[in-house]
Amino acid sequence: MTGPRDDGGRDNWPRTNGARDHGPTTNGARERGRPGADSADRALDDALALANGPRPASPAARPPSTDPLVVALGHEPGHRSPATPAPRHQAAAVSWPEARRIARRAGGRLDARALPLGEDLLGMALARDLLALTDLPPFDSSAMDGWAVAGTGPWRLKGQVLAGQQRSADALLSGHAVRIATGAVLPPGTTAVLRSEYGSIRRGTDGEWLHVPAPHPAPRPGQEIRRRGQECRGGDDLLPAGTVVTPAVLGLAAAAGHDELVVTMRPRVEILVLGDELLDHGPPRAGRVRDALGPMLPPWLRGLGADVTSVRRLVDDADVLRAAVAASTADLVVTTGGTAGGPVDHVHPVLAALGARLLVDGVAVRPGHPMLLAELPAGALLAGLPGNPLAAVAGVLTLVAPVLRTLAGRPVPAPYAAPLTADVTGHPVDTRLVPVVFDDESAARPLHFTGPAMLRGLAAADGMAVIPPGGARAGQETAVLDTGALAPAWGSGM
Ligand SMILES: Nc1nc2c(c(=O)[nH]1)N[C@H]1C(S)=C(S)[C@@H](COP(=O)(O)OP(=O)(O)OC[C@H]3O[C@@H](n4cnc5c(N)ncnc54)[C@H](O)[C@@H]3O)O[C@H]1N2
Ligand code: MOO
Repeated sequence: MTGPRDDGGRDNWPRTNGARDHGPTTNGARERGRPGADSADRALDDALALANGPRPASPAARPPSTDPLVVALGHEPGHRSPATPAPRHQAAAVSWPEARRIARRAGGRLDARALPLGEDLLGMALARDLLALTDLPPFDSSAMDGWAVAGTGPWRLKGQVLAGQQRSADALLSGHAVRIATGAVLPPGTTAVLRSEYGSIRRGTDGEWLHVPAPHPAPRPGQEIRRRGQECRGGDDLLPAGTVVTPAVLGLAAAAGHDELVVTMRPRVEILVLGDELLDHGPPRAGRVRDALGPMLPPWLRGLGADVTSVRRLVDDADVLRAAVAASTADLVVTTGGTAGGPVDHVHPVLAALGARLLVDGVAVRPGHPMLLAELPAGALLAGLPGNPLAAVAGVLTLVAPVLRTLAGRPVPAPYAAPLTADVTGHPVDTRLVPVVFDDESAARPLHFTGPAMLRGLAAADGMAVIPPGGARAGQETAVLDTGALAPAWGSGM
């Protein structure tokens, strides 16, 4: 893996073609149950992903007729009969990088607030630089358990200083030592600390004496001493505004003396899952399928810093949808399903009826091309994700993540680039997002089961590779958006 680079600069990403170990063509342990999966299987997945009405490609961009994709489709994927009308969104579809840019600029940063230091802040972004309230370490202290010594030995030993005890007013005189614990304040006059395993004590009639038996060297001046201000001085800028609060940030802020942090509020998100055909329990039956997005989207969006205020399943009814959107007080409404032109696809008509402004209406990306982004009359945003589950995830990566990032005050993260282990068939005109898993050398291995309605590839994936129009070759560096278990939680690559 290499990185970082800006997600807006697709054309600047490196395109190396160096030979690599292409690895196995199946998904191995990460995608079980199909030991015989091969390139024909991949071609079928690709066909499913690409089959839904690609716009005409330039002849040069079309894959050769030997391409397995063409075999699976039975025709050139870029070809459409002139008699077939283009689906509505295709007229206005924007490129994938442009869609991400529009989404990033669609909203403004939410208000900042000072909140108590604690786990509730995880995933929020600092609204101000984090300044040190103190020197760190705050005082000269011992780095080891042992003895604080002054001058050269042997030293007359007397007393002890423990961590947490106040600094003694008595200076350590030259030739004297005091037992000391790690982290304890050094007595004035200390020239070094001798760690306990290097010293030995002899008892004489005149008291206890500390020696350094061979072969240990006498401590050098300053040895094992943590000097005040080594890490920072009071007022130093420890972290810039925009830093996402992680466990380590909580720890540093506490060490530097903070009881609260000024953070940008979490974007409040309401999720509306559309579809009469959706079940919330049990196996699919009687023409109906399980809702895969209701369980998947809330934790994902929380990982991106959102406060998911509600998840509602709505029937396919324009009035119901209109009322739900109009009543929402969320910063971002996310709908799933109903974005295409089917008889019960109500998202476009409802947005029109509400007077919403479409910022993105279709994106040149597979899967997910009917996704949309709109501004509601009161200023909130609405992301309309396609109903096919992997297409909905593409919508999260393309529109929702950049919107949330801006609202939550996070900086543009550094996407990863990784070389592909195998050629990946491209769409002639559109970007493809393809689930990949990183191999032992951090190269991205494309997975199977990547059709728009499938989650099997994604569930085994570390990320989604961004395949430019026309495809990508084995060895080529390709951007990868994190989708792995924990990655979105801290916002990398998204
Ligand atoms: N004439 C055209 N039809 C379609 C096009 C097109 O360009 N022209 N695009 C296809 C593509 S690609 C997609 S993606 C879908 C998008 O459709 P919608 O956003 O309107 O979604 P639905 O029709 O409501 O559902 C599509 C599909 O997904 C299933 N689904 C919906 N919600 C869920 C859920 N929460 N969990 C699991 N599965 C869900 C639904 O049952 C459908 O099978 O349009 C194509 N059609
Ligand atoms: O294939 Mo559709 O591209 O959006 O799921």
